[in-house]
Amino acid sequence: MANPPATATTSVDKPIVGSLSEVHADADRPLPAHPVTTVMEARDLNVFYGDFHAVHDVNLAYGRNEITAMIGPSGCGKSTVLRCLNRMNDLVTGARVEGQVLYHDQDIYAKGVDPIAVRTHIGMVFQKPNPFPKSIYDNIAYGPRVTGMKVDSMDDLVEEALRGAALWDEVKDKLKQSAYGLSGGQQQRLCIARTIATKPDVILMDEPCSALDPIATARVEDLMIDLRKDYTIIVVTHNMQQAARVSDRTAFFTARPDETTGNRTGLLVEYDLTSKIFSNPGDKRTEDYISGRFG
Ligand SMILES: Nc1ncnc2c1ncn2[C@@H]1O[C@H](COP(=O)(O)OP(=O)(O)OP(=O)(O)O)[C@@H](O)[C@H]1O
Repeated sequence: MANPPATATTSVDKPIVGSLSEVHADADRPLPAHPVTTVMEARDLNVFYGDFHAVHDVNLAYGRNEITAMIGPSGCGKSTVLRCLNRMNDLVTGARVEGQVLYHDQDIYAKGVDPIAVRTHIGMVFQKPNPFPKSIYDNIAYGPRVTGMKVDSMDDLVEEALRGAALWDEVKDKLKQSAYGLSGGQQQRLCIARTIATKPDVILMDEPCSALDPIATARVEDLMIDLRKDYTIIVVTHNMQQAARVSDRTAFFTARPDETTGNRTGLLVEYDLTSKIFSNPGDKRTEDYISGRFG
């Protein structure tokens, strides 16, 4: 798909609170109704924690160089689905995944696939900034070192990653200082720099701004829009304005209680262009949620 370059408009200029239908990110970036190039795809994805059926039959394709937001009420399985996309659920005791997750048409759950290798292609940024207790420089250099990446100049790679995460100018004179000395927003951008240092293809973000103030949030949102040129981004967010501001497409999930057990199983209700989801959703449950009538 020949995407136009990412918009130069910064989200700082956009209202943090406003009419959702006015602020959608794809307004000036017309996209086809369906992704032309799919990078990842969940097929008949079901997830269990022990006997608990947490996510039911999710089918969802993620387009290249697009930002896809996954939204929905608490407990509908957004983070569970996100963690399936780079096999982070392998690390959760009792979690079991059924179905397929295709990455460039290869099932990442197929026999013989190395989850560590998967995570070098599909990186993740977490809710709370989690820099290592190391210098700013070593936070970035760590991933390339442990994965044995061939690097001509580590200094250049560190600079490139920090520039890519719009942090270079703020830290270039203190690269040897502890990452803990940075503000929360800077730490989150450092974590994004750390993720892009290993040159992934896809970046998963789980509520990346929920621990940040509005200014730091706006900077991370600007960064996401900028990174979209080079990466495919999949973001879980509780913040509907954020989904509307940054994402090209939105997937709305909800949770349905089981009639006998009362357990709430997550499911995908609707997936569409963000502008459509926020202005003219196809499902009443989506409309109720985005208009604040439930959730
Ligand atoms: N490690 C776990 N063990 C058991 N159940 C879990 C585990 N992680 C999540 N769950 C359950 O799975 C369901 C989906 O959780 P998940 O965190 O994916 O939802 P979510 O939509 O991301 O929620 P939130 O918006 O509150 O973060 C919930 O009922 C949750 O309690």
